[in-house]
Amino acid sequence: MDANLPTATSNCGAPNTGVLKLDGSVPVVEITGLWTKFGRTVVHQDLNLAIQAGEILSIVGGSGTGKTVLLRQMLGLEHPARGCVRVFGEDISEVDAGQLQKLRNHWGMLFQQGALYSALTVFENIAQPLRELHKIPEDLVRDVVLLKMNMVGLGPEHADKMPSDLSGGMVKRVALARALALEPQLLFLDEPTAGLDPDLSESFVALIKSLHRELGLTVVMVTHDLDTLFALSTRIAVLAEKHVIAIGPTRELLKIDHPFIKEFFLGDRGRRALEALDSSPPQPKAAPEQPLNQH
Ligand SMILES: Nc1ncnc2c1ncn2[C@@H]1O[C@H](COP(=O)(O)OP(=O)(O)OP(=O)(O)O)[C@@H](O)[C@H]1O
Repeated sequence: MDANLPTATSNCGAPNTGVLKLDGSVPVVEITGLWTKFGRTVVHQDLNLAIQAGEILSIVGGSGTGKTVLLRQMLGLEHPARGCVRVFGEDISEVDAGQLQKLRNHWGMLFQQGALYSALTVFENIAQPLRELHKIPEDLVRDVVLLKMNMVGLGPEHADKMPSDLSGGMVKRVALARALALEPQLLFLDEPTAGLDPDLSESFVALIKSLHRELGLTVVMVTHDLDTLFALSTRIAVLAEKHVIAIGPTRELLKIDHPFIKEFFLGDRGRRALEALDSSPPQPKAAPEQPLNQH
């Protein structure tokens, strides 16, 4: 294909049905033939990626390889120059505002800095997605917010605090409670442990792991933190040369002879993180072991 490909519209083939497929009968996210261009710069070139229900899929790649842009395309915040992005079976670039809102009700997003509303209390921040639905009675909103706070390890005594009164770890927990407010099937995590010290980071990873298991979530994560990456991922997609060059469980990726993979996984930091993983107690598998795909 020509790298100077003209901008084209979505390429999913079949039109949207208006019915979200939430039963795992199709990949939760399916990206095919995706091209992203900014001016003359091609960021993604014929990129393919399928994310299955129940997995924790992490996207890694060097700086500027387009991980954030890819996440934003899955959220419908940006559209590719060409190619198809389906979420729960629907072409995200073809949905109207109503359908996009319907999709949003089935996913949660944890932004890197938490992105809490600074003028709202902890309670109000977590209540906000519930109130946007305009149909939940206030006493139910209260129960759900307190339940979500409990779920992320925050007692009710924190409900009236302002974001500025919270530690970095608490901000992440509030943001996670808000992302889970509508009981989504799909959770997007952008650098979930960035800015946390090692102890807080470890306890946040343990929280995500237990919520993933208990709630049966599908998780899509972008992280540079190797400890977080190895501790959480059921599969890792490696972005290089403008597309996904390999996807599979950590141990399988290590077998691939590619300069980025060697440097990223088997450099000093990678080796230390893998040793830490090997010395930690085994965890129950959250999703069936997946084979390796190399492209
Ligand atoms: N709105 C935009 N306009 C122009 N260029 C953009 C825009 N958004 C992203 N880019 C470019 O696209 C490329 C991919 O950006 P992106 O932020 O997705 O990379 P990344 O893999 O997340 O990088 P990092 O690991 O450093 O965060 C970069 O070269 C970036 O400068």
